[in-house]
Amino acid sequence: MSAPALPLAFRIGFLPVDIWDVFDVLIVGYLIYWLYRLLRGSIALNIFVGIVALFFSYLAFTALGMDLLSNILNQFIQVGFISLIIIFQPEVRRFLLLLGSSTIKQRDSFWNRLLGREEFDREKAPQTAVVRRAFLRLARQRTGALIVCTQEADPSTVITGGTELNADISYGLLVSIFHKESPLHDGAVLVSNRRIIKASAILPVSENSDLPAAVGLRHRAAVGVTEKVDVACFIISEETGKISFAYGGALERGISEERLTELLDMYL
Ligand SMILES: Nc1ncnc2c1ncn2[C@@H]1O[C@H](COP(=O)(O)OP(=O)(O)OP(=O)(O)O)[C@@H](O)[C@H]1O
Repeated sequence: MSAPALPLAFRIGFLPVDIWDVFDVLIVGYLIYWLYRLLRGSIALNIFVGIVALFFSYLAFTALGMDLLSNILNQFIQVGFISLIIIFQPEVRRFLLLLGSSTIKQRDSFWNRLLGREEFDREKAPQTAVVRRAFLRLARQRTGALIVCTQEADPSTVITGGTELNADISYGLLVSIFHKESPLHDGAVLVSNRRIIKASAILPVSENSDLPAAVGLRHRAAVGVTEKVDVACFIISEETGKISFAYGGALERGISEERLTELLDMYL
């Protein structure tokens, strides 16, 4: 069923424009803007620009009646949607991950508010304080650290190696793991629902070219793991003692103590 005919909004030269055309252009513009934000900094942006160039070349060759060229390009365009999903698999995955996790978080906070579920947070509070104290000590001492926190997601396919601990979180344990003399200090600690699952784990490193050049491997690994799976990552820089936070492929550098508390409350 076609949309009901509405009066013309205006004309551009000979082109009649109605309200549906205006919505059409606004929605497509918004989608392209989000696509650009999602792809910015990754090599997928270059591929995307290449595909757009290919599409416009096809339109131009067809309009000019250059049949052979337009037929060849048409073959590429035919496989369009499926090949786009294959090429942009990491980006599509990241997009769905962010969409899904923000929807779940919104839904959870709605139900928690509705049912007055405050106990869960109160139960979390002592551990948040313990982890916060450990992070601040590590930062003060300029001891490098990398901690991945997961609540729902199972990151075992992307986080490899390490030593299984499966221990309750404690100030002493966290500080000892990252002590420079500790055999477990190299790599990341994985925390799941406020238990230390493993230490010395290896994370996938991000290839995002948008990250500042000064960002080293520890920070890139934090960004990398959050690009692939719904986890949050805290980083303590050995060089500067600053605490940073990565989530959904984005890096927040040098967070304040207040922000640290807020993030631990949300993601620990
Ligand atoms: N893929 C990885 N997975 C887990 N840990 C890693 C990974 N890559 C590096 N690290 C950790 O980061 C340390 C090296 O950090 P590097 O100095 O390169 O990074 P950085 O981001 O500059 O951090 P800093 O500010 O602490 O120096 C390694 O010793 C190791 O413990």
